[in-house]
Amino acid sequence: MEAQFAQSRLIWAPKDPSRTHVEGFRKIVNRKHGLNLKDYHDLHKYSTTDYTFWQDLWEYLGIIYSVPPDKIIIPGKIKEVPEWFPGARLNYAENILRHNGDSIALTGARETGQLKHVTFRQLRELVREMAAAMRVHGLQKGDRVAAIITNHIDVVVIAMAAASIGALFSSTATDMGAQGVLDRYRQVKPKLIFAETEVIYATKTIDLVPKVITVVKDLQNHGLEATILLPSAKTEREAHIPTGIPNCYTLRQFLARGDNRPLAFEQLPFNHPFFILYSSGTTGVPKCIVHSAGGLILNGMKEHVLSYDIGPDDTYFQYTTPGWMMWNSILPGLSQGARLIAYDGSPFHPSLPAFLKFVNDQGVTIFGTGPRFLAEIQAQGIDPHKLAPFDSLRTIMSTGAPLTNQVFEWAQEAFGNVHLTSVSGGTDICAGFCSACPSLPTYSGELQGKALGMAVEIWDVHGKNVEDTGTPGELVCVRPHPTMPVFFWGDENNEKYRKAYFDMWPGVWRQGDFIVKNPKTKGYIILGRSDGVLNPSGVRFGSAEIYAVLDQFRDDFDDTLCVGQRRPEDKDERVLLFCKMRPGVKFTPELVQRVKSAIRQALSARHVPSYIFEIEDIPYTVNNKRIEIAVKQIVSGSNLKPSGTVANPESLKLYYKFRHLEQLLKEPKAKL
Ligand SMILES: CC(=O)CC(=O)O
Repeated sequence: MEAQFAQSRLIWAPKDPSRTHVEGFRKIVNRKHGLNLKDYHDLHKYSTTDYTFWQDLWEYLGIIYSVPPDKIIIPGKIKEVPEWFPGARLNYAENILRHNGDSIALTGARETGQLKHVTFRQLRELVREMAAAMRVHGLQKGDRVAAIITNHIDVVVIAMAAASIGALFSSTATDMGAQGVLDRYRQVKPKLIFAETEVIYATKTIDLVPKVITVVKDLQNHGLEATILLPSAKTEREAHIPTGIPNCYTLRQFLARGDNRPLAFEQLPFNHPFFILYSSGTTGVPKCIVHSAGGLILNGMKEHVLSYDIGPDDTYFQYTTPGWMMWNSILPGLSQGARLIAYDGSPFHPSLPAFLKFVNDQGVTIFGTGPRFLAEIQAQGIDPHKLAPFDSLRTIMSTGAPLTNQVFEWAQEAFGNVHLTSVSGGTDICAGFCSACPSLPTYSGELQGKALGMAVEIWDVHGKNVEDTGTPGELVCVRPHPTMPVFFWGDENNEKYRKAYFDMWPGVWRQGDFIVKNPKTKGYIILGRSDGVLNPSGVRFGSAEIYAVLDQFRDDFDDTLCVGQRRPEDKDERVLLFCKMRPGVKFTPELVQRVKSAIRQALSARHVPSYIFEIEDIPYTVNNKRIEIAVKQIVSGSNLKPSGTVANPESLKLYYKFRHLEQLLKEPKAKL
């Protein structure tokens, strides 16, 4: 790892850490408990050794409740999942919608340039109207509301209305196929479904009605009571009701059924379930991960205030769809009076410069994006400051995949003095394990630090903590925190839940990420998924280490995928690297040699892939994550049936031929 650590450069440091919320919070904790926590690291230690931290947060963040908790934590029904704040009564939506003024709460933007602003007062009114219609329909606490929906204003209104009643909410993006939607919603059996009818993506108009008909006809056999069709995202005209779907309404018709009652917030236990998210199982039916309302509000507000320093003057724009946990995780920004931007469309249409100008023109202060987007700006040779001054931009947050050293450094340089930070967590916790730390410096290629309250450690295969030795290992979390899922839907004995996280070490959460801490900087580097760890001749390393070296071949490769191959007859694992070429670039033996020598030089001879192949396509999930595990299984001999989570399922077929390498290598020009 030494070579990798040597690349980490200090690229940003806070000008005045004492002005950050997290520093203010540290001082409050010190005063309150007579402690002497000196810095973020001390505060983190306190936050993961004393559960009082969560009570401190509750008070500091001003959680709205009607009944205070009896205690902070007691053991729960699932051994590993405690009950948080027993006795308390509160409501998620009441906490989110605490503002009622005339500043803008939400801006709905589309790639067509359409913009719609909604103030906090208007948002509450929209939620009131929606909740009234839901209650008249008969929606009750514990019922499920689902949506096939774009990232715009309606999805926030629907989710908050459901939360006000104590119903659960689940959303999928509009690009998910009917099977993918059904794999999810057949399990959770929504009473109501809201669906888009016409959307625009990358300038194409897409008619969603045939898919919606397929989905709702099926769900009617699984408890669906009503379908609400949303107006066209293109024309904003009301939808047409197709024939043959009983209990189908346009949005206007559904809202007209409401009885004008005031907005009421059901008072519920902290652990009351709210959002249902889904594992990204690329084969088989996804697991339905249920998060508690209390956990999401408390931890979500923690992230906004302490990790992003968010306040009423902020405009937070996270590029996401409602099918990715980032959508769920940004809503607590509203509780701080910040404006959120909900963007529907492609960031590349009409053009990447136009999208960047949009970020500037909207006065975005915190921009959430990912490594592929940043790398694309670089690849297109765009200098952001030639487009716009980005005067308001304070933080760029990257997530979804590791941000490599090279892109990190480029982005910092290109955007100037912004707090560029890479964070990592996931759907399983709807939060970050390693998060932005505005009071700490940033080193390129590294996550700044562990999120407060998250007892993250790095364990080797024997379950020994190797965090401070600079040795890579499994990211584990050794104490519970409030954003652990409360359960998986339909998982009667919690078997799937236990198997997903606690199979390896009972009572210790294994996230499935392969990670290392740089002992010098105290930053963290995600090296890949631990199931995808490469292990040729007993040397364990992550695919991210290879991708980081390949950044220098950005002009040659559009994308790459690195997996291990081990068939039953093989004694050892070998590493295969697949390269998708940029248009017009040839895959040549000379290029392959350059790649091998770059990897040898940057890492070691033992990291050099055994084989490097050209490939036409790289599989991705609908949430834009490279699919390594399924390809590893395919090239190692398994036959897989892709689920609706795979954005480009056809691409998986390209990899079957590589399981018969001996045969393939006999073919002319195959081996390089
Ligand atoms: C915060 C995250 O961890 C987001 C993701 O990678 O899905």
